[in-house]
Amino acid sequence: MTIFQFPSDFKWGTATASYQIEGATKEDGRGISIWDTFAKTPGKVFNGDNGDVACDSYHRYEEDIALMKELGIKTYRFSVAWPRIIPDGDGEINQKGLDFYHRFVDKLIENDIEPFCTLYHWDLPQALQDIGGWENRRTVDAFVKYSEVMFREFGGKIKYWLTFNEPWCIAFLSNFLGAHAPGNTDLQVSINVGHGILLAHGKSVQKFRELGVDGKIGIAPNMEWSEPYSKTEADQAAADRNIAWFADWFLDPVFKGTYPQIMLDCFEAAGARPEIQPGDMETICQPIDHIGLNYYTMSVVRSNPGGGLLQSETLDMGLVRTDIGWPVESRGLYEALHYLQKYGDIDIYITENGACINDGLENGEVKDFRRISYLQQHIAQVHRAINDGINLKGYMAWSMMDNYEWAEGYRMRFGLVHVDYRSLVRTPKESFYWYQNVIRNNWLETKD
Ligand SMILES: CCOCCOc1ccc(-c2cn(C[C@@H]3NC[C@@H](O)[C@H]3O)nn2)cc1
Repeated sequence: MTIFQFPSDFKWGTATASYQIEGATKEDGRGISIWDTFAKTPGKVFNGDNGDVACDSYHRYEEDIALMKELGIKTYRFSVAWPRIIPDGDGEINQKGLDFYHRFVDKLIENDIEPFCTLYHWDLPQALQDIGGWENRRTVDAFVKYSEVMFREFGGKIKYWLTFNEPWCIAFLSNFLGAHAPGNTDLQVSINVGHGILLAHGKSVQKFRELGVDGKIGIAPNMEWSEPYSKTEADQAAADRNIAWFADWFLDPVFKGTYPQIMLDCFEAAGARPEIQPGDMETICQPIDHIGLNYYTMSVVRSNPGGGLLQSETLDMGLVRTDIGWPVESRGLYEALHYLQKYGDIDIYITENGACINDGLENGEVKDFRRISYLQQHIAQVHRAINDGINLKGYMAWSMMDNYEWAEGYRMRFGLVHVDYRSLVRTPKESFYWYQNVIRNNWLETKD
């Protein structure tokens, strides 16, 4: 048996997001979001599932926090629903929305759980989408106004902030691939959206510094690590493009003030390019305190001139897959962490890592041993990276509980806690108790 001991101040946690767990979409003045609209558009979401009820965490958050306390987590990553705070995105502040998050954050702190807040986890107020969404600089300014409201209300109480969750999903999955809200399928639109959220990120960080908020702020990219099928230059370049699409396209502007040439060339070949105004890149390139890395899977790719935008194709290497179809390869997390060192010795949190394992309740238990195996492999890679000297400060398992998995609806389950969506009864899974032990010991045991 091998014991992997973690640093005494390592932040073990879990993560969720507002639209995926809260429900209460028409309560206490909440405005409509693009996901309310998208979910109710026929054909967009499996089974027509929507977030109207979800896990009903808007009403059951005390029960959820009691489970977090039992789990023993040190930090809990959640997101704030912008439509609860400013229902039409840019107008009046909704006090009932602020009151909810004060109750919620106070309860976390009362239970010695550090709140880790994501300002934007995809639920854009629909009224802003109606004027062009992130392509319109009025939306950028509205986000800065929303973030200022949050900084003034919660600054000091919340010490860890993220501006945007998974900019690749917001820009490309949602506006080029069309799989998520609002469902556009236009490359130029997706590049415009990406530029808009980077501007919003930079301006929000500037506001955070201007207000002198007692806390730290960063951004949470998702990385699908990629490796070349062969040692040829063409295959390596294909892997480089796949990685840069998720990471460098967003982190180069934030850390270097420039877009990566490898992707500018790629998009140019497809007839699209960022529309940069004077001063934009300086605005985006604001010093940040941490990166939140979301990692699930990796791919092996090879060059294919006819292979679409990235001129590459992904190969099936016969790896075990989770129930959502993603190959399991924890080594990609280790490689991704080393890759991020190009941006300097910045604090990194794993803000999402987890497995879609759809095991159900049997005699009141969920024996999700496949999830335990996934978490064990990935946490071992986390330890390996820390041992290499990488500034890895915490790990937040996705997700605290089963929840609304976007276009997959409720059929895909990522939770450490099972949710019965009819009764809303929560049941800790085997993985909950396994993770509870890792946290309690602050070490990982592997049988070898
Ligand atoms: C048209 C082709 O479309 C194929 C689907 O392509 C993807 C890619 C990536 C994802 C994806 C989902 N997640 C998990 C979430 N991260 C944030 C949190 O809210 C989790 O629910 N990460 N990446 C989904 C779909």
